[in-house]
Amino acid sequence: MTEAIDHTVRGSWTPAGAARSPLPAHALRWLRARTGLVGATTPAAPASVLAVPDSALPEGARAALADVVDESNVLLDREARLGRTGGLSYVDLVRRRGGAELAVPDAVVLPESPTQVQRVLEVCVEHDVAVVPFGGGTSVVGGVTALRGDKKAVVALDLAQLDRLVSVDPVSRIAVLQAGVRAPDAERLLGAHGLTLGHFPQSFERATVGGFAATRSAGQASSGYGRFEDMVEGLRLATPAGEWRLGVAPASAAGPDLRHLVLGSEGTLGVITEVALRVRPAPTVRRYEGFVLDGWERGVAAVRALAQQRELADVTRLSDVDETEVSVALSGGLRTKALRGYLNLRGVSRPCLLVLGWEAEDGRELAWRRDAALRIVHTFSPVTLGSAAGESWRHNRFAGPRQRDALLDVGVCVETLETATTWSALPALWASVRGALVDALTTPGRRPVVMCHISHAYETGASLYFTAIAPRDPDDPVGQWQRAKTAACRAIAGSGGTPVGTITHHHAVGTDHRPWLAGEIGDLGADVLAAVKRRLDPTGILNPGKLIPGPERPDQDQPIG
Ligand SMILES: Cc1cc2nc3c(=O)[nH]c(=O)nc-3n(C[C@H](O)[C@H](O)[C@H](O)COP(=O)(O)OP(=O)(O)OC[C@H]3O[C@@H](n4cnc5c(N)ncnc54)[C@H](O)[C@@H]3O)c2cc1C
Repeated sequence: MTEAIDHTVRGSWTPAGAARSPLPAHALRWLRARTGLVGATTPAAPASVLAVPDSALPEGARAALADVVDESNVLLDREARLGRTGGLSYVDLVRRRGGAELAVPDAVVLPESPTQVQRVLEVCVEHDVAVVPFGGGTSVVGGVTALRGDKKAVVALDLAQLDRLVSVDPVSRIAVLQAGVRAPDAERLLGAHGLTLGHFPQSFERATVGGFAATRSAGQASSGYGRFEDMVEGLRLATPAGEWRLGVAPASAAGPDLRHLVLGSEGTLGVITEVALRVRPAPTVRRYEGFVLDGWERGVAAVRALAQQRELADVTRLSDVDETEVSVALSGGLRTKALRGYLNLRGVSRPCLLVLGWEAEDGRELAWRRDAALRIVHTFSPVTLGSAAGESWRHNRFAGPRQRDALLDVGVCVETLETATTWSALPALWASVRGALVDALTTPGRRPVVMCHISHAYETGASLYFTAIAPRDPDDPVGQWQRAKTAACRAIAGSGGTPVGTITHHHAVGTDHRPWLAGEIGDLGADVLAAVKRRLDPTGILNPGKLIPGPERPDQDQPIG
């Protein structure tokens, strides 16, 4: 059994949680000064005191599932069930710290093959049991919350044992991976063939190939390697209506591309068991560099120029003034002082950090692409920080989440949200979402830090990724964030029926964005999704309460305070 199967009540990242990543003293001092944080210790409740209801899985269903996957792969114990209770959003973490009621699955089922997954679904239809497909469990939108809908019980279908590289076609550069393969294992398995997937989301260390496909994930190097959906050549899907295989050629005019019904379907239409992926030769050279541009507007213009002249670096990431200030403040001590002094000297009053990273098969290719990009960047008068700044970002690129437990321990509310829009709408959307978060999280004695970056750019627009940090409301931590999130979603949804941006660029819909989806795809779009669901999952066992819009809609006029 892999470590993923053994996970118990999860901290924000590793089972060891905060112990692995304490908060440096200078970071705590900065938080106190900047936000009014008191810094009182608010430790998580021990797992032993969390309320876990008895399993409601009927004995007949348990026995039938055990027939398919073996007794040892149907887990009813408290630890296993708690371990698959929700994902990794701030609200999930607060709930697991004893802050609110938990939706605990009645059992965890661990199939070992695509055939077993298919048979598990048949058993669950027969016994009226809901199924929540569970990959790495890193969803931040409620995608793996164990909701049972109108079913008798709900099981978490943990795909951790579907962990094989099925085949590699080096000529076509296609690899088939089982859905439960986690990203680091995918890189290891492909690396043995000199290949890479090039998909590096911040959740890299835990998330799975099936989860990426089910949520249309975007990695940090999406400008170079593409979003995950761009890599998917084919899919194997288990559904209550039977197995469905999609994708036979690199391009096709055989009607609408039905792979795109499965990509982003978030476990509501079927369980992805295998994914055929476009892979690339592993890079042999890398170069990451940092620049500072004076002002967000100038930074945005630089990234737009790179995108529209098709010279984006593989990693292209621009922080706004607040995010840059946080990075500088948290680098600590002399480094902070030296950098502030240097930028002052260069006359930069509103520093915005731009990280560019190139990965290539050889030095000549890298030099050629870098030169072309830098010719563009230099027209925006950057201050060059060199490769130390770029490498420091690369080195720490998966580190942020490890500190969430430590932040929660000192009474912080910390969460992220994201959207995307066109270049022409981007400045206004950035200002309105930022303003909505600041307003919603500001109360007497509490001042939030709201920061943003662009990390996925396209010729026509870009994503905006916000992080909000505020002293936690100890009496209503969940409500505090939900009000802020609603305010931000309203800014994104716009007024008058035309959304200003997408409700999600890569985090997916889950439970959290579900009320907003029909506003983006229209009522007809919502009906089409529901009709597809009825065909593939007629009794509605698959991931109830996620993605597919229900009758409820956000009330635009209702006050949020
Ligand atoms: C700290 C942090 C950083 C993150 N950074 C990024 C980022 O940079 N880019 C990004 O895109 N996302 C990011 N995410 C969000 C998350 O990691 C992605 O949504 C990821 O794609 C989920 O993969 P997973 O294997 O963990 O899926 P899970 O969380 O297990 O599941 C996600 C959804 O997909 C469904 N699902 C999972 N596996 C399958 C399957 N085999 N078949 C059908 N449905 C399935 C689940 O039911 C659920 O609805 C981040 C999350 C965290 C906590």
